Amino acid sequence: MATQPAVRCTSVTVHRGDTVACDNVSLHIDRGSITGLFGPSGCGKTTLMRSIVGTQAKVAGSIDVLGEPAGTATLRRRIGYATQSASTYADLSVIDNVTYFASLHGTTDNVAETLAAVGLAAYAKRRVSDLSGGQINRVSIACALVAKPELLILDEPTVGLDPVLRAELWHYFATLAADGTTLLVSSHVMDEAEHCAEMILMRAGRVLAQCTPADLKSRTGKPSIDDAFLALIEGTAA
Ligand SMILES: Nc1ncnc2c1ncn2[C@@H]1O[C@H](COP(=O)(O)OP(=O)(O)OP(=O)(O)O)[C@@H](O)[C@H]1O
Repeated sequence: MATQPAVRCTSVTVHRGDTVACDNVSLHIDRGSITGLFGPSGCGKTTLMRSIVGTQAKVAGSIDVLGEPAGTATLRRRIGYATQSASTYADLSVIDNVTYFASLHGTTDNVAETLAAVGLAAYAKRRVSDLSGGQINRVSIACALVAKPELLILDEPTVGLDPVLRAELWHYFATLAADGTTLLVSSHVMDEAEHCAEMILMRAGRVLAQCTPADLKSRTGKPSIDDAFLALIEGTAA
């Protein structure tokens, strides 16, 4: 029997104000792999992630997460979520922030490893208020990663990072996936799709495609993911 996906969304629709932020979205996210969520600003990526995490109000349709309905209290310990705006305690040090989030999950074993993975080992003792914006974002990512949850949902984690850190972070995500973690990672940098086993392409609240990066390129006859996405939007796919 095939393994159940980590996440299954069926006919998910979310209205936010006058906007249909998610419009009849159906998709699955495989366990132990990286799924990239791509699409232009405002297409509904964050809303979909919030719906999966269980923090979005008024979600129509159904979402199963790790075998339970999205939002079930017992899922809280099994999901790590890093929002676009960093959620950290500015008056605490980097290591105290990450240790605090780790201890909420009952283990502080991975604190040093996680700080190294996000490139903050040298800043461990520094107060978050004395960091740059990009460094603060990385503290927030570390807080989501540190307990090694079964499902990690990361909203644009690489935004504002230099290419070396970006590559290192994707490498770390790959090691997590190899260990069995499921990752849903949003980005609007299409090149980052190359790090993903599967990509979900959204536009105006709808899922345009869910496929591998290689499939998207061959389906559209385009050599780059950027061009393939444009071809898909313009309906010029070969
Ligand atoms: N609180 C809100 N009230 C009303 N409309 C909202 C609200 N939050 C988001 N929206 C609208 O819902 C749509 C989807 O927003 P969402 O944040 O999910 O997009 P996104 O793809 O994550 O964008 P970005 O890449 O810029 O973060 C947008 O049109 C946005 O303007």
